[in-house]
Amino acid sequence: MYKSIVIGTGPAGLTAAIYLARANLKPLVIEGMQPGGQLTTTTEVENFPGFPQGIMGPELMDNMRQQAERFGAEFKSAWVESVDFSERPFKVNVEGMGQLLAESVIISTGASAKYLGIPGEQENVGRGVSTCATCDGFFFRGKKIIVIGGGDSAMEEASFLTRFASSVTVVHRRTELRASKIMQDRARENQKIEWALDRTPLEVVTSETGVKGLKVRNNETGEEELIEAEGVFVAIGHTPNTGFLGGQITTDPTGYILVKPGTTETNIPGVFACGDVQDTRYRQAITAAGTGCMAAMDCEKFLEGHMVHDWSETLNP
Ligand SMILES: Cc1cc2nc3c(=O)[nH]c(=O)nc-3n(C[C@H](O)[C@H](O)[C@H](O)COP(=O)(O)OP(=O)(O)OC[C@H]3O[C@@H](n4cnc5c(N)ncnc54)[C@H](O)[C@@H]3O)c2cc1C
Repeated sequence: MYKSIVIGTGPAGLTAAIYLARANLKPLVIEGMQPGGQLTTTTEVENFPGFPQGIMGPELMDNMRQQAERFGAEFKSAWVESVDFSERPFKVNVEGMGQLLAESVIISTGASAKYLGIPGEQENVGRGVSTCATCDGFFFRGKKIIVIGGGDSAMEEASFLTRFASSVTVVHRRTELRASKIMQDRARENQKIEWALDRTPLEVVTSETGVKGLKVRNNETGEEELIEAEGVFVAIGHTPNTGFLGGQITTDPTGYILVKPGTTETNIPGVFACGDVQDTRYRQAITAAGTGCMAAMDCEKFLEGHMVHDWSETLNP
């Protein structure tokens, strides 16, 4: 039985853990398959405040973890298979640990960027392949960039990247874009954006110096072409990690958790959500950390006078 279980150890979960631990709530933090979250897959993080020279993603996450541990957060290297939020205490089923009980739960399981699964893609993430223009655009000043995708976020990323790139080529499998008219119009008016529509991406091509371009098939002619670029941004959407909730928490149609505006409260009192798992818009480490702090404070407030277990008998009430 725990006063609070935090699910996920990205910036959101670890910030929540720091705050809960400092409030003496001794949270259990379940790390999942990616301890430290998405930032462990990147190199330099240059936009997290407090690090004027930047910091490596894994180091930043390790610092956050140590900070939470220092105040008494307990960590388990396992993942949550399912939950039962029908009554309190909540039940959290953890792989290899069985069923844990909790007075409150904070969900900070993030959202995973979708990839195409083509050769050269995964092995070059962080070395020319990216899924985050805000994070990595700065590294491609004066260079050619490709953005793959035809939705609103692809248009937004392409427009944003023209601030740095010498040119941005949008590659999309179909002739028609899925993006809203206003986003398309904005992109089409941008002189730095070129279009490679009706092209199927086949392979991210590299040389000794890094990414060289994207091999595509022209769907009309069937011919293969190489579009040259030093950066390839995959902008085909994200999948929020909410499958294990079994539909007990209200989400939008794409699976992102819906929280009461201005808070981290979900539809179930005592269950809170923070970070990318409830954020379709910003998806940054600092916003994840910010909502992690909010979740811990919302959780603390909820637990005041709402405990179902008698903690007076325990050594650490
Ligand atoms: C390559 C890359 C580079 C980036 N660079 C930057 C940058 O420079 N600056 C910036 O601000 N942002 C950057 N971002 C975005 C940033 O990483 C995310 O916005 C941030 O990590 C979101 O934090 P989070 O805590 O919500 O979730 P995540 O970091 O996604 O962490 C999710 C956590 O949940 C756990 N989890 C998932 N499912 C389960 C489960 N069933 N049971 C238990 N645990 C589970 C995972 O193991 C993980 O620990 C980058 C992202 C990527 C992919």
